[in-house]
Amino acid sequence: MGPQHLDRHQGRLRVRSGRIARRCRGNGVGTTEGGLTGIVGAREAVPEFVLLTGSLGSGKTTLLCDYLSLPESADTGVIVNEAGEINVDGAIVSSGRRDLPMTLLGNGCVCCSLGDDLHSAIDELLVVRRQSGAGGFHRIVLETSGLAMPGPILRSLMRYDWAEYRLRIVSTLDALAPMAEEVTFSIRSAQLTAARSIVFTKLDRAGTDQVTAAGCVAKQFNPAASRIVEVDRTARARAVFDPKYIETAMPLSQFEAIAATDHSRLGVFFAEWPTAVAWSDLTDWLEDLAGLCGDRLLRTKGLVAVAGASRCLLIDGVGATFAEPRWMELDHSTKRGIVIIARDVDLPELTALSADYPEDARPIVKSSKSRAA
Ligand SMILES: Nc1nc2c(ncn2[C@@H]2O[C@H](COP(=O)(O)OP(=O)(O)OP(=O)(O)O)[C@@H](O)[C@H]2O)c(=O)[nH]1
Repeated sequence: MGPQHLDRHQGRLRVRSGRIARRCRGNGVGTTEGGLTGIVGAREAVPEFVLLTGSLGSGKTTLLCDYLSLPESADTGVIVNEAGEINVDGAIVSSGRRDLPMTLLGNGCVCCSLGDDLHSAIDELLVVRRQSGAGGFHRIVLETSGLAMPGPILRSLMRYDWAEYRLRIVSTLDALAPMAEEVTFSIRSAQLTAARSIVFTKLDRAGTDQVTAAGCVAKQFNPAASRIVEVDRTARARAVFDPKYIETAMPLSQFEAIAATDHSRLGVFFAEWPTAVAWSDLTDWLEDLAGLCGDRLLRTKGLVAVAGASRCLLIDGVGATFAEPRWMELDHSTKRGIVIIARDVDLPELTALSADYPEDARPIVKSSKSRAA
């Protein structure tokens, strides 16, 4: 959706879909602080759906196989998607694991051919598991094709009836080849910025300079993600999939310290409201942001004080898809605001977006470049 889809309404920009507001209001945000759960978020003992993404050949299958070799992976279900005609990855993952609960998602790259296929694959996995009498999964891992954009997959997953699973996105990053080529830039940037954790692979073959360079790339694309840098492959697999190792706190305080990104096409911005913002103004602004940026919007994450509420809302979006906001109990010293990571967007565009909002509902938007300047 581009700027042409915005229309003027009551003196301010609005996106027609009303997508965010509908989803949130339906869950009582703005009227009550209770009962909200986000599908992106962390909670112990809740089964997980892990979306394993990362560029072609960056080590997704290897990482998954390493994990499936560990005893603690026993209650894991797997869905493998491959863009090619034959599902090589599926064959590798299932090789030597006859009892592995796994479904294959053929038909090309999952993000382009979603239809009902992904939902059917999940259904199939769950039905077979139920019939086996083995009890529920602790986690389901979807290994996407290296060409998959996470946004459409996430949107499809959010349409699925998840009673109990929470979603986590993990992206592999090849330490030997971390830089995105022009042709894969938009895919790579979407994968890395969507991730809650970025896992460095091929560290056994990478020199110190390469690891440092990969670290810079990870930070540049997604300063908010946790970085898993483990040379030992078993330790790496554990760090990725075992909840004991997974960070639960969002390090928002780090966002203020984000160094200027030197990638010419990537921007990291910070939007801060001068005071607690009305719920309707917040959702309007987020919708306007999604409408303005379209697929250039890669990641939105932050904590916002909402007028009339004692707690803060966790805002968590990948592309233009937003998880249900979750209330967070925070002390007053915790920084409030929203970090926006976008491709080919500049500060004046974002500043103009807010111009028609009343002063108390208008966020001040800064770019990490201008902050560092
Ligand atoms: N030395 C080394 N090789 C690795 C590591 N991880 C992956 N590889 C190798 O890198 C190649 C690609 O790894 P895969 O796991 O197939 O990568 P992928 O991301 O699943 O690939 P696609 O599904 O084609 O996107 C294989 O030859 C792996 O053996 C690692 O940590 N160290």
